[in-house]
Amino acid sequence: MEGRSIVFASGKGGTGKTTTVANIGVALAQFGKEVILIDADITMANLSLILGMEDIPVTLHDVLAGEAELKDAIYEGPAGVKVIPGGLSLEKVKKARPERLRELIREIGQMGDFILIDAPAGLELTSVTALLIGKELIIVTNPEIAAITDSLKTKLVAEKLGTLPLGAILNRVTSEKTELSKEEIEALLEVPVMGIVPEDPEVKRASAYGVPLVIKNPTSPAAIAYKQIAAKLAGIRWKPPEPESPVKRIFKALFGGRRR
Ligand SMILES: Nc1ncnc2c1ncn2[C@@H]1O[C@H](COP(=O)(O)OP(=O)(O)OP(=O)(O)O)[C@@H](O)[C@H]1O
Repeated sequence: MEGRSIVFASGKGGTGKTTTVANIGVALAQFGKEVILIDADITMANLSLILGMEDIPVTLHDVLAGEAELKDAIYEGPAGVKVIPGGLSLEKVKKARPERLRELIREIGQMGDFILIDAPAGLELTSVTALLIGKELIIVTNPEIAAITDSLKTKLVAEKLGTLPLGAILNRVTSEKTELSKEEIEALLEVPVMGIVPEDPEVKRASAYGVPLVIKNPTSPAAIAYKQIAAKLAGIRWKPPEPESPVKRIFKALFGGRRR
């Protein structure tokens, strides 16, 4: 059976799209799903960096340039996710033919339950190509008017291309007064908000270590939000772990978890 192909797109750059794709992908794999992550961000290939996979000989760019086979560009990432990384060298970017992406996705679609595509920001040719290759769209945005306006443009283009908008993920939410509310964003984008990921300093820490947050710090607020979104996508019931009581922690420290 063909897997669900979902494009993660933003509009404005830097909303946290790549971080979101990496963590939701790994969380889906932790829930037992077969996941393939594709870095279609031809010019800013960051997905592999967040996953700690920078040392890779063959990338999507080699395949798009017709210089390598698809199977050679598929790597095993954290929690068993399969990753097709983008190239980091400018030479390879120049040679790549983004229009080949569509054929490739058809092939990749047979390999997993979820194919998550990290699309480039903006509405250049490569971004539009990425929007075309997924059947569904998730918008990753910040709760600010500039980001929402750009997201709306992306959503409209995706709809024209026949890609179904599933909803939006609000990332880096601080609940400051200047931020738009969930309801305002839903009214502007005309899609449901699928999850709210708070601003969380642990995100940057995990990224510096090259370990996805849902593995590095699974109880941090953003990790819990990513897992909740992944559970929703997978149709799984999942409740965040209860925070450990101080008494239990002391017992654990004293008796190694054996409570008498
Ligand atoms: N919830 C969060 N809390 C704190 N920092 C975050 C959060 N999400 C992302 N960031 C940080 O924001 C920065 C941008 O994230 P990321 O690279 O994922 O964005 P992007 O949208 O993929 O960027 P672009 O598409 O422009 O390449 C990174 O430094 C990342 O660590």
